[in-house]
Amino acid sequence: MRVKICGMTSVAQAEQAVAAGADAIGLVFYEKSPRHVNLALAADIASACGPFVTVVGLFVDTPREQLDAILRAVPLHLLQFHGNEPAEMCEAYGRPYMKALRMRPEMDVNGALVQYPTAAGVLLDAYRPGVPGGTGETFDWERFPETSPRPLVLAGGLTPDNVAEAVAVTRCYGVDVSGGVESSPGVKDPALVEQFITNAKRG
Ligand SMILES: O=C(O)c1ccccc1NCC(=O)[C@H](O)[C@H](O)COP(=O)(O)O
Repeated sequence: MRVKICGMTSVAQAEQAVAAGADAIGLVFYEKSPRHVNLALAADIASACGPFVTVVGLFVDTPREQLDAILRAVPLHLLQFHGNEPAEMCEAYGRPYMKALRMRPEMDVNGALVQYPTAAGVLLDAYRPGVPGGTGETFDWERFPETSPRPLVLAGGLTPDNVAEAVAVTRCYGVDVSGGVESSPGVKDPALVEQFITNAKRG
């Protein structure tokens, strides 16, 4: 089980998550998020993670020039797209990418998955109208596909208390959490981060 802790806003938070066993950390480049980081801070956090941790950048319909500038400044291993980006746009940067799909009630999940054949993985997240991510809400895990052309990551409302069950029900490749390990938006709670990683890997 791989665990990504998303929405790092300080070097100390990232170092603690890595020490607790996080496989990946997320940096949010969406300005409306309480977890948004600027380029200098993002670069410091990325370089504090060490060579064996995947540093993921999160984008929501980010203009090409802006994303290019971020890539020049911050050593990102994986790009995570949370907007309406089609596969060609996700591929255009020549980096591994993960597409987030928000689980709208009427969405044909299998039909959506095949639209991203070049994705390193696909993240299935909760759907709340007008909120591209970090909702703190779960979706019905029974909708999680049993098989997929690409590795599937589960997100949305995960916490130390529900992550083991979520892993057991979905048999996902990995889990991604933000709000469920925070004491307030953008502030990770070290004890919750550690508990989450332990429970996810045990589940
Ligand atoms: O975390 C955010 O504020 C955010 C804002 C805009 C797009 C994506 C964002 N987060 C993406 C993530 O990978 C979160 O971990 C995922 O949406 C789950 O969030 P949560 O329900 O709070 O665990």
